[in-house]
Amino acid sequence: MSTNRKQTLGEFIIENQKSFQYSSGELSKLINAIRLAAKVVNHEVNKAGLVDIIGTAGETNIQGENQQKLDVFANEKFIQTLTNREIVCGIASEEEDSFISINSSDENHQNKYVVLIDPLDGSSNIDVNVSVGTIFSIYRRVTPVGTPATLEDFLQPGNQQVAAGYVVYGTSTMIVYTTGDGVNGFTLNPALGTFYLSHPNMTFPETGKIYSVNEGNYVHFSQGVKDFIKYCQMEEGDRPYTSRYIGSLVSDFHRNMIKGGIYMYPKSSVTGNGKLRLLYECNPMAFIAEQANGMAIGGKTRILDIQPTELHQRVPFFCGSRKMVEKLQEFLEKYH
Ligand SMILES: O=P(O)(O)OC[C@H]1O[C@](O)(COP(=O)(O)O)[C@@H](O)[C@@H]1O
Ligand SMILES: [Mg+2]
Ligand SMILES: [Mg+2]
Repeated sequence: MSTNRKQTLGEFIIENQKSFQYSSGELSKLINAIRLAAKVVNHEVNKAGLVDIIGTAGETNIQGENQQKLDVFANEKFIQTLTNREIVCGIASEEEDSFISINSSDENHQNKYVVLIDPLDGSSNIDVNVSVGTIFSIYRRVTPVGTPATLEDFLQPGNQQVAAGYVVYGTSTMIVYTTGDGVNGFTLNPALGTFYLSHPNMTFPETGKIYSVNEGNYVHFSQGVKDFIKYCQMEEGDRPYTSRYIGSLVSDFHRNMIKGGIYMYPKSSVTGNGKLRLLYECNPMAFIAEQANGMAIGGKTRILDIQPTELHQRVPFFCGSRKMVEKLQEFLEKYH
């Protein structure tokens, strides 16, 4: 490979398969399936507005949210691609009430993995041409191979993830993922339909000057969160920080990982435990954050140590540059 040609995602997957602790090629096939589905969804996202893919689908999901047509499209494409490739024994999705158990056509299938996905993240931004994403989390099953997957396979703490990642459909389309050996980002060359390693070994700067939170909910936040936001806004030292909030978790996280910053979706007096879902939003982003020297907490607890109890449970989420999350923790602890 000539030195200045960037490695493709396909080449990277094969090369790094060897360093993966459970390397049997299955996880590589799984990442490849996600790559394929991401390209199909990207194609549709890029022509949102031209084709009948914007607006609501007329259904609500188990969380009572109006499903957008692109939520439904992305959900179908990821489930289809993963099912057709016969590499997982179960899939859970934001857009599905319960998990889907995948029985392979070959009775002695060895499918060892379950996938949890947020097929389209940042749904409120679809119709207004603002970047959106897809989030995925992968676990080895805990129930015996060859038997149908059970809820137990999905309700594993985040520290058991074997891989996690996201796709950001923005000014360019990227896949960013980890298999527990650092974080790498790949940008799609739309002309060639190929993802290239554009961001090797991504890491959060230790601190930053960006804070991301929906300040419209400020009055409902706990005193600790309010004090931290005021701290970010104070004229002192390297502050005030800049407020940036896209309203798509993937895009806000991606920017903060590159520039340094903190994303917050706190619990509030109106939304109880906040809005973000532990299993297919917070856990995968927390795994990536930690693999990139960042930090992710739910308040007192490390996100990855939370024992899940429900498929669609929500948790408060604070994630980003280590020094900024530690500073927030100081403010939260003042009121515990
Ligand atoms: O509009 P709010 O309340 O600030 O919420 C925005 C947050 O909700 C989300 O859109 C939730 O994700 P979905 O779009 O997948 O439901 C996040 O991407 C985003 O950070
Ligand atoms: Mg989401
Ligand atoms: Mg979603």
